[in-house]
Amino acid sequence: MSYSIQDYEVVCTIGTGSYGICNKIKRKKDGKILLWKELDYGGMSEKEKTMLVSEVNLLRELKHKHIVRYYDRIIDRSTTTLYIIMEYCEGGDLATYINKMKNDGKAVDENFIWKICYQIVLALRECHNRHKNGGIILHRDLKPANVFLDSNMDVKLGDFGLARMLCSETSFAKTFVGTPYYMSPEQMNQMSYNEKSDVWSLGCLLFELCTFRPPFTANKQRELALKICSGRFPRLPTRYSDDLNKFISYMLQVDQAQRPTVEQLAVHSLLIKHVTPDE
Ligand SMILES: CN(C)CCCNS(=O)(=O)c1cccc(Nc2nc(OCC3CCCCC3)c3[nH]cnc3n2)c1
Repeated sequence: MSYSIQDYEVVCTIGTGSYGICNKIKRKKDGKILLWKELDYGGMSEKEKTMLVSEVNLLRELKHKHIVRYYDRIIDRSTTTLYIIMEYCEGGDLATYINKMKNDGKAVDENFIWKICYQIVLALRECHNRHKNGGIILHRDLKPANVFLDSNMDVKLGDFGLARMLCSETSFAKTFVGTPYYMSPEQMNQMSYNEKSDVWSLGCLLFELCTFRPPFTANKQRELALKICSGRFPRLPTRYSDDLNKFISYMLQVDQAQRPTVEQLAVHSLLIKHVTPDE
């Protein structure tokens, strides 16, 4: 059953992403709290609109406990606006969480980091397996701002390619907006983005959860590229175990062949030892 925007009431505006406004909404029929992201497709070519439709259809198929659930899409032709209705994550995003912990002078508990790691690995495995089953993989820009938390502080991986859904020229602009701290060595060498690039980004994200900064930082892109391709980064603060340090180093291997797949991570003894499989 497809709804219209009259079936929802706007609770508040959460913010604006690179694609448009993000509102917290309430479904009138049952009061369910959801969220919609608005995309103005007015400036899009026919090709871009076709791509948008296929990407939204892919979002609809991604059903997993650790992936933000897509509910519906509504097209308002009068304002050339596409509304993508999705699950609202009460805990906000990891970028906000990291900033708060940093400002409060608190360290993130190691058990929470293992849980976040495990749940993102499960979400990525779902995406990568879908790729194997012939589905087009959605471009994942894995970074703290795209990892959300629900009311139990469990992970909901979100914002697949949404930002990229905007017209192609802006995605060009998007690629060069902000410093690509999480860019993998292969991407720095203009090789293709692949599933092992997600593993690299996950390593960077976990490192940042421990230290409140990315493993590789620099003021200039050239310097950053050299650091990333060197693969040298500081050991975690001593409050974190050798297991965690080893596991993150395992993901941050410059040579993709050495770097594990998400499948290998999911069954790795170091991870299983530290999490209670919720599957
Ligand atoms: C970019 N961020 C640092 C801004 C603050 C980010 N946290 S927040 O906005 O305050 C906040 C507080 C409480 C709950 C939620 N829940 C939530 N947020 C989403 O996206 C946030 C949106 C992403 C694009 C930029 C604007 C914000 C969701 N997408 C799918 N489900 C979502 N659930 C968010």
